[in-house]
Amino acid sequence: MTTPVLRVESLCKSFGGVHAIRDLSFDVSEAQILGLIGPNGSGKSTTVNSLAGLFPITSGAITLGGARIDGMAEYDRVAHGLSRTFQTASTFAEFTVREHVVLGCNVTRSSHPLSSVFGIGRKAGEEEALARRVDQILEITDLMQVQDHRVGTISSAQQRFLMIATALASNPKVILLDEPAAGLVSHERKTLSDLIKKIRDLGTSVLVIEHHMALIMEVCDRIVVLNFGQKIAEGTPEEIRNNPVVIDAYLGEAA
Ligand SMILES: Nc1ncnc2c1ncn2[C@@H]1O[C@H](COP(=O)(O)OP(=O)(O)OP(=O)(O)O)[C@@H](O)[C@H]1O
Repeated sequence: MTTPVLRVESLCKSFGGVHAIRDLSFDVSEAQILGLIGPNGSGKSTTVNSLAGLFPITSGAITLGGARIDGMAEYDRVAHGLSRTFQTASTFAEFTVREHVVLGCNVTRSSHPLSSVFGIGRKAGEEEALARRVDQILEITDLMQVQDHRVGTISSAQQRFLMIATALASNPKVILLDEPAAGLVSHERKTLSDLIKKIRDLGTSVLVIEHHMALIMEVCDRIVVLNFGQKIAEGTPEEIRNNPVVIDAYLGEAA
């Protein structure tokens, strides 16, 4: 039995009279890639936003590494080990790629947040460890060769990888990837699927929302399927691909 690092229990989220999520439960295990799929409006973004703390949940429990996080503010959840990316690239154009990743590291360190960028208030040894960590992240996200470029000048695909790099910088237990393949072409999707597997192999669990089914089926260890805010199936990619309920609600015959 694998240990759940993230546990979602009986999650409900309503917006006024709209029940966006109803009684949703699932686990993300250590070093596992879990896919969350479903038709438009089925509640995927609401689930991710509930986990990340964008708004209060209506009821249920979210546990990360054994600690309840559903009452915590967004930044506290990041400090506890839950980080995320967004559907559209949200980056700071004037920073260099390296500075951008360094800023993401600050949630887990004790020096002044801008010490690495402006060279103030450094603690012995901390900067060296930080530099090694940033190097590793730039390496696995394929951004090393543009580390000194301004974020506003890199390609849109590189900006999407930078969002993942910045989310990794806080050393999360779980990273939430919200439609990471949006706008990527075939060879960039291959780089992305390699990256997602590397993240898992380095020990961070991944929860990925994605409409690109080939990518989901290739990278995921398990998949949860939503429809009308409820879980309609959970299983391996093979089980999901052949599940008649999922084919009927979402995949169609082509999957
Ligand atoms: N802030 C909000 N206020 C009111 N209703 C909302 C809000 N956010 C989401 N909803 C509703 O909740 C339901 C689930 O939406 P959600 O965006 O989570 O679905 P989704 O699966 O992510 O869809 P998509 O694949 O199109 O991004 C929908 O009926 C949506 O209209």
